[in-house]
Amino acid sequence: MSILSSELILNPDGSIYHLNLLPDHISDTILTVGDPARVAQVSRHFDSVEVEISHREFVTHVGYYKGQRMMVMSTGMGTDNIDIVMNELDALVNIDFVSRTVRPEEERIKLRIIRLGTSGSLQPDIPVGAMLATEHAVGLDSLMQFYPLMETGLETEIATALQQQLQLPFAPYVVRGSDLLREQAGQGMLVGNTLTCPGFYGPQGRVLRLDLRQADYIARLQSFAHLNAEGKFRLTNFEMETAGYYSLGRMLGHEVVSLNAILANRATGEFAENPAALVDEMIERTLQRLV
Ligand SMILES: O=P(O)(O)O[C@H]1O[C@H](CO)[C@@H](O)[C@H]1O
Ligand SMILES: O=c1cc[nH]c(=O)[nH]1
Repeated sequence: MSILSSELILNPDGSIYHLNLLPDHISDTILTVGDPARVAQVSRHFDSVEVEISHREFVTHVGYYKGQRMMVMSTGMGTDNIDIVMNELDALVNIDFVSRTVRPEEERIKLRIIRLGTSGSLQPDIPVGAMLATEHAVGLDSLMQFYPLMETGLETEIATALQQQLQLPFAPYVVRGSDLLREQAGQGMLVGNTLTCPGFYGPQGRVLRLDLRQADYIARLQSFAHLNAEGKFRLTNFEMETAGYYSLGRMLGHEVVSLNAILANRATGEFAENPAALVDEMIERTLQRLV
């Protein structure tokens, strides 16, 4: 069935509505960053950059790294933006823009999406400067209230325990990312479970002028533990996109991993002296692992 022009929105040049990209622009391996300025920080390592497209917070460079076609794009902050990025990237490869129909299953493309993001550690033993690859993401945002995400038994168990122990008035969602991509792109990094928050301040337990509803919110997150057949599950770090990537990646059939440069430590109160250097280190380490 043909998808209506109010649902699959194409610009006059045939590009997709927000990302402004054409199907020909897409590479199978996609690096994503939150900050538009970080796109050039990644693509300066490419052998060549052939396409540069920019619209709102979505800046994309497409080129080659060590002979492999690759693209890097910025997403802005938050899972509401990840809803746009994942749906539009998937449409670019898995929907025929001429007939406006979904490609048959045997023709669908599985993208490899690697988030290169910054993050705050929750635990004293994960210091500023550490690099962490996310195994499970825990979504405290409401994105999955709108999609039929299938969670495993373990994921549901963890989500239920979290809701109870944190006394949350809503159910978080828990979703594991790609083990394959984590082992490749995140090789040598710490492995952790990332809390995706719908905000940088209150939802990450930061107090400037406004108090939190629960004064011991951070302490509850730090001490959350769930014993299961795989071992002990604890929460390691805060950011704002990973659970959106992992859940939409699972539903749309793409491999996704989130890599995090730890800039803040919320247990010790430290922040990185040179955040740009840490981001550079993450970019360089990751690119080397992808070829
Ligand atoms: O550095 P990025 O990739 O933007 O990631 C983190 O930094 C932003 C907040 O400062 C949020 O987007 C969070 O997820
Ligand atoms: O503490 C932090 C640091 C970076 N990004 C976040 O979302 N939180």
